[in-house]
Amino acid sequence: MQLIIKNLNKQYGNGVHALNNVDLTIDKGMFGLLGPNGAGKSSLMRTLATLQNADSGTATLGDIDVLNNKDEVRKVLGYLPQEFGVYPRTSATDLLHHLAILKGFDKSNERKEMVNYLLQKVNLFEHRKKAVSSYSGGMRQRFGIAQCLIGSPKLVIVDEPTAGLDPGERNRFYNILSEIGEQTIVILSTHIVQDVRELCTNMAIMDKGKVLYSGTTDEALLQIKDRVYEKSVNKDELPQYQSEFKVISNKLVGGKPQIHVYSETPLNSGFTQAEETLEDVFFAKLNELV
Ligand SMILES: Nc1ncnc2c1ncn2[C@@H]1O[C@H](COP(=O)(O)OP(=O)(O)OP(=O)(O)O)[C@@H](O)[C@H]1O
Repeated sequence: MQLIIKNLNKQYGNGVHALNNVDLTIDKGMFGLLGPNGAGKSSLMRTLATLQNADSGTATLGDIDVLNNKDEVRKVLGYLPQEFGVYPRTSATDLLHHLAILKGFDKSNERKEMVNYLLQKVNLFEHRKKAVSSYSGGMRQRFGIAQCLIGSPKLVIVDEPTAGLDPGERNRFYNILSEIGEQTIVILSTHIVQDVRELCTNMAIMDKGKVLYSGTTDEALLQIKDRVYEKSVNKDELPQYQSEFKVISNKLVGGKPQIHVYSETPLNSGFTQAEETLEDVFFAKLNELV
């Protein structure tokens, strides 16, 4: 099954063009949608999750018309929104039962089996009787995944899921997601490059409503291969470097700015060639250097 998005457009009342002719083809597996704040990721995710309408364009999931056949999409969709809203004082087990009933699982034996399976899958079985409102951030996100998976969805959308998770929880979350990605289409929307690097073979980079790159992570890296140089500089030299070179990014390393520069010809004068990273591709695309 494929998700095919063509010429998708969305302009809000305030004039912001949040989706600008978005074209994407997404296969089974983990797909990373990378973009800075305001890029349009949530607008795209909400549209695919049938929560808002696009102005024009098409999206099809297998033979389902996503934009016009919302009920059919909802039957095969798992969605973990950026903000899950209020967490009730209900136990995880009871809440999953409740959500499963809403999704039409009315046979209590089957439902019980599914709820227990999901709790085990996200490593919350031993905490199943605790109120979801008492869960830590990571446990909440894992609960979010469990509710996403009710009814074996064919399309799973997770919007910025790892923000605020500590490294241990993030790893646990990654493992669960990549297991899901073996069977279904999973779209992971994030501004965290590491999420995409670790989990996804296919990805897109979005900014200001436009898709700047779509393809494999490896092909993305090839676009800047052997053309990234780095150098530690003084803070007051930064503007000069920025005007003379194609600066991809600058960040502090040990309190001193380290710049990454894109160059098609070898650079001397203190620059050393750096191994290109997905973060370099991300910033090079955002800064329109490649
Ligand atoms: N309901 C809305 N009304 C008006 N403008 C909106 C609305 N929702 C989003 N926007 C604007 O549309 C643009 C895209 O926002 P969106 O939330 O889709 O981006 P994002 O990539 O998900 O960013 P973030 O990571 O900050 O959520 C932004 O400029 C945002 O301010």
